Amino acid sequence: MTDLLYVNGGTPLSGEITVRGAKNFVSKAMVAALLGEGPSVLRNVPQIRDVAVVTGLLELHGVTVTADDGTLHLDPSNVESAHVADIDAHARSSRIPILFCGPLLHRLGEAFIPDLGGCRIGDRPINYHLDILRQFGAVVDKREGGIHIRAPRRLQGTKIALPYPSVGATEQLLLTAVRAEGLTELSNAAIEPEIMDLINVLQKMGAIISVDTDRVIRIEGVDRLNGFQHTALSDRIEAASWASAALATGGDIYVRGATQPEMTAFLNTFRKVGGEFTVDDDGIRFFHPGGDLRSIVLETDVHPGFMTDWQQPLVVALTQAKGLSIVHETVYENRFGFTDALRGMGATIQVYKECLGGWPCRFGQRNFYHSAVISGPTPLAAADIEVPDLRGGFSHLIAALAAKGTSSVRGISLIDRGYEHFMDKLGALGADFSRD
Ligand SMILES: CC(=O)N[C@H]1[C@@H](OP(=O)(O)OP(=O)(O)OC[C@H]2O[C@@H](n3ccc(=O)[nH]c3=O)[C@H](O)[C@@H]2O)O[C@H](CO)[C@@H](O)[C@@H]1O
Ligand SMILES: C=C(OP(=O)(O)O)C(=O)O
Repeated sequence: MTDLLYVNGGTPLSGEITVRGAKNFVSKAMVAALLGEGPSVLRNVPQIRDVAVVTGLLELHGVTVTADDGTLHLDPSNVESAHVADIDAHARSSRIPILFCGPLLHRLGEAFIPDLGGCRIGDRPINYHLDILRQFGAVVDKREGGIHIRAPRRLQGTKIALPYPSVGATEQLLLTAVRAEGLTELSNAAIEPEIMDLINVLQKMGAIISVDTDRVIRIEGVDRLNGFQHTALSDRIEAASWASAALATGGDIYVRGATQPEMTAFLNTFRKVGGEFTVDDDGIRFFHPGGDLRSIVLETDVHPGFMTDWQQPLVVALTQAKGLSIVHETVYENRFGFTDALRGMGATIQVYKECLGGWPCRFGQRNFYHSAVISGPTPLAAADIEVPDLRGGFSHLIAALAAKGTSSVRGISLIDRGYEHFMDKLGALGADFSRD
């Protein structure tokens, strides 16, 4: 089977789908299992490629991982004796390998971390990660194909302020500080719900972590941690992606598993655009109530703001809103490349280097096209599209579903990295497509 999907668009998506645990949490909780002396159990795990990649990396380091219908059993008892070979095979497959640093330094005193993958939506440097590790006392050497890192003695707690509330760097600090000697304080920390759930996991394992309201996290290092049992929080990015698909196609989707508290900023925006939703104990129904959608001014931000990963799917719905919408992307400098394909389908979208519609951000006065102006509504026409990255790819899929005619979408396996069984879900929602 090729990596190509033919999508016959123009039909509203309607029906029910289920989202399971968050991609951006599950992979980190799996790494946390490396810190425990006993086995861990993680529930509500989706079958996505990022989980398979982290499973492969953990197994390489001697962790036994068994999967049973959405439950992972992770046993790290053999990590010390593992023979790590062929780590290069895991290079460029996701961003998670960098988070192995702290746990491996505590267990083995050294590690080789292959070059990272993940979506190409900006430069995505790892300077904050390396600064953090060095401040704990680790020695980092750049090598061909990755970095070698070692801890000449036990890592020491430290005081760090992040230049920007990076999700990954905050997780790096947490996974390192919990077993470092003494106190660690992080200012300007990221506080995304997925990070809070990682803190829940670490606390279950025996860590002592407090989170203040002003983005300050304090950790008292402990000598040993146990395994954990935990049910992953739900994937708010996948939920918002299906919500945007409902809006763009004029449909009605019940997302079982979607939760309100982690989606407040998205739900406010969804309502301002003219979408409607109802929340119950098991999920959220997202629907287009008929009539015109409204244009908006939107800025992506760190939590509790409107998250950047929600931006790309929503932009497709904004092509169907009446008037001029402005979207200012402040998290990544290069996350509008996916709009080229939308323009090719008939959307009117201009991108700008200026910080439009909000506060000046880190990317202003530089060479980054990080603001977009979308003029709508414009009917979308079928086209031949190539998936550029995970969210951009899902956005293209939504555009193809909203467009009249048959589009070909190439490179759809990229979407498997973060959307569980997305083709089954499309089928359940009445989409008309076939795989080549
Ligand atoms: C696997 C995972 O959880 N991915 C998420 C995580 O990515 P990730 O953890 O990579 O994102 P970060 O929050 O670290 O990145 C935010 C910004 O900080 C910059 N930065 C980051 C680290 C660093 O060492 N130096 C640096 O300059 C990045 O280039 C980016 O501009 O959070 C992002 C922001 O919510 C989400 O879009 C991603 O889906
Ligand atoms: C940017 C994303 O993921 P990653 O950090 O894994 O590339 C995403 O999930 O949209």
